[in-house]
This record gives sequence, C-alpha cells and structure tokens, in this order.
Amino acid sequence: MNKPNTDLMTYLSTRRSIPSAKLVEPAPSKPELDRILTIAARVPDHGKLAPWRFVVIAGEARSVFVDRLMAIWRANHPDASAEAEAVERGKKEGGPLVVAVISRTSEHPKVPAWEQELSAGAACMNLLHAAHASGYAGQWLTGWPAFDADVATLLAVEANERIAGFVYIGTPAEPPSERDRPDLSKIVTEWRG
Ligand SMILES: Cc1cc2nc3c(=O)[nH]c(=O)nc-3n(C[C@H](O)[C@H](O)[C@H](O)COP(=O)(O)O)c2cc1C
Repeated sequence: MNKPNTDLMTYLSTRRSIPSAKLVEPAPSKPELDRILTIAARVPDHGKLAPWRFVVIAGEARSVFVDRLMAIWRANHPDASAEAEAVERGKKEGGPLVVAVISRTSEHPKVPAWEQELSAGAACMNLLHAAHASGYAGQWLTGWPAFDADVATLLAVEANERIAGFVYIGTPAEPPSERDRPDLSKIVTEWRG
C-alpha cells in the first residue's frame, strides 16, 4: 500500500472552487499551463480515445473572447438594459485564463458516448486539481455559452463535440467561504444483496 499522503487528503477533503469573479492575475505561465493540461489529460479514458480537447483562452485573446461572447449575448437580448449587460460582462470577465474543455465523442463498439463524456468531466476535475496543485485556483462553469450554437462556432466545436465546461483559472483574490456538502447518509447506501 502507498504511504498515506496527508497533505493530499487535507486538500481533497477541504477543496473549494473560487468564484471566477475572484480569480485575478497572475495566471499560470505557458510551462505551468502545459503541465496543468498534461495532468488534465491524465484521466481514465476507456479505449484510449482521448475524448476531450482543450481550448486555451489567455492573454490578449481573453478580452477578445469576452467581447465576442457579449456580441452574441446582445444579439440574444436585444432589449437588455445597460446594467444587465454590465452584469453579464462582469461574469464573463472573471479569471485571467480560461480553458474550454471540449468533450468529443466517437462511435465505438465497446465505449458508449456516455463513458466518453464522463471522461471529459474527469478532465475538467483534474484540470481544477492541477491548477490548485500549481498554486492557482479555478472554477468550472458552463452557463449559456456552453449551450450556444454561436459560441460553439466561435470555438470551432464540431458536430460530435460539446462544451463540457469553461474552467476559469487564476490566483484567488480572497479565500473561499465554505459551502455545505451533502451528508454521507443521504448519498451512501450499502448494498447487502
Ligand atoms: C458541469 C458543471 C457546470 C457548472 N456550471 C456552473 C455555472 O454555470 N455557474 C455556477 O455558478 N456554477 C457552476 N458549476 C458549479 C461550480 O463549478 C462549483 O461547483 C461551485 O462554484 C461550488 O464550488 P465547489 O467546487 O467548491 O463545490 C458547475 C459545475 C459543473 C460540474
């Protein structure tokens, strides 16, 4: 048996996402991000299909992406007030770096699409853990952009792909508050035959 890693257990049992609005510079450097993405890709993957890919939105492209999202949002909300638009922009501006995790399924005789999609979810979670282990923090968000056809076009999402999430990564501006977690008695049962 491996020696218990108490630091890791403490992290895993207390981890929290940091809301994207509270993620600020610095963001991971290119080598740090490469390492983070390498870890994100090291997830259970039945059939070695790599049923996910990552689109990094960082640096100058980060604000261009927000502008493009807001153009789509405005087209879908032609009557929105300036205040509502500012609120929406504020949400999208959170976090200095975003990784769009794209789930990519293909027909396979033994690996149903569901399993491939679960693997993409695992990649999102590993991405958060890797960001944290590298000294950063993150939050996994979908929101309307994950389900919008124009955003899919913007990210060159293909017919067999879906956006699994936008993982916002940066440095926490403040420590997170705690969040209630489900009671084990509500989520665990023991099968006794
Ligand atoms: C697939 C997925 C999509 C999510 N999308 C959103 C979202 O759009 N907005 C939001 O506030 N939280 C969203 N969340 C929840 C956050 O990622 C996160 O769980 C929450 O902020 C609480 O943080 P925690 O990781 O400490 O539980 C999503 C979670 C998952 C798994």
